[in-house]
Amino acid sequence: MNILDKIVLDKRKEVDLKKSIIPVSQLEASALFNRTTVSLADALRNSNSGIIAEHKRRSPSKSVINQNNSVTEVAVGYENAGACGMSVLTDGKYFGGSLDDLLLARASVQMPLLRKEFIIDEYQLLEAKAYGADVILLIAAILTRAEIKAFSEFAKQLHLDVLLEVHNEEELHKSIMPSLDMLGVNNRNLKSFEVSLDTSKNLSTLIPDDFVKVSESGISNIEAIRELKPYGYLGFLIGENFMKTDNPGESALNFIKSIK
Ligand SMILES: O=C(O)c1ccccc1NCC(=O)[C@H](O)[C@H](O)COP(=O)(O)O
Repeated sequence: MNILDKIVLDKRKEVDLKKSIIPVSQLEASALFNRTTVSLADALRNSNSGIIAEHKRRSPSKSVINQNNSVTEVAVGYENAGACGMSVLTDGKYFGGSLDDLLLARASVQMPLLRKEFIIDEYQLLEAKAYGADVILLIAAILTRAEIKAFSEFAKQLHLDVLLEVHNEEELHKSIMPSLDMLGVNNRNLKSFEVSLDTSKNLSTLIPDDFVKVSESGISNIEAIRELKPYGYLGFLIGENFMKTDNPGESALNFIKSIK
């Protein structure tokens, strides 16, 4: 069984349990539920750097990355660094994140926040809104076309931006639809965990211009950004490269300064 299958299996149990504990009405009644959201796609269109900086404590590919810096400190550091947006991993079992991380980030910054999660149920979109997200991630590898359509249309009703993630041509063809805002190409092969920017380069011409293109994973230097920009990428999702340092905000600042 590959890692995504394992994560999804656990996620189904987790979501079923949560649905039995916290009713939708409670999520909809939360103080953040009716706030005005901010568009990450717009922020990327208007940015020079396009950096979406991620909060990531650990991962299946790297084990522990950072257990020291608080999410608040990281969020404020990223915003001060000039990041376009922040990705907050909310999966607990595999990434050490939580919805409380999202809530804490929301309380500290104004920039668009992406709930980085393995979404398999509309309930998780309501959670995303209730805990302060502006953007949700949909992963083509774990969803049918019908699910992508239903979840992305529901996200739009909630005024959330949608980032759809693909790993290959087949996933891309299955997923293209007007209710998506951004198309993310994940450079990490989830079977071998190897990363290659060639994945972003090879898929770029197949992504229609209506979508903001985002390259995800394995971006560890400025040269990668210089290589990817000519392929039309406006967004660059970076986690480990910032989080592995003692001061993720300062690392993001130095990175972003050298792009401009
Ligand atoms: O990062 C992993 O090991 C991983 C394994 C299985 C599913 C997803 C995984 N990562 C999620 C992400 O998409 C990355 O955290 C994100 O793109 C940032 O990547 P990086 O800059 O390489 O930390």
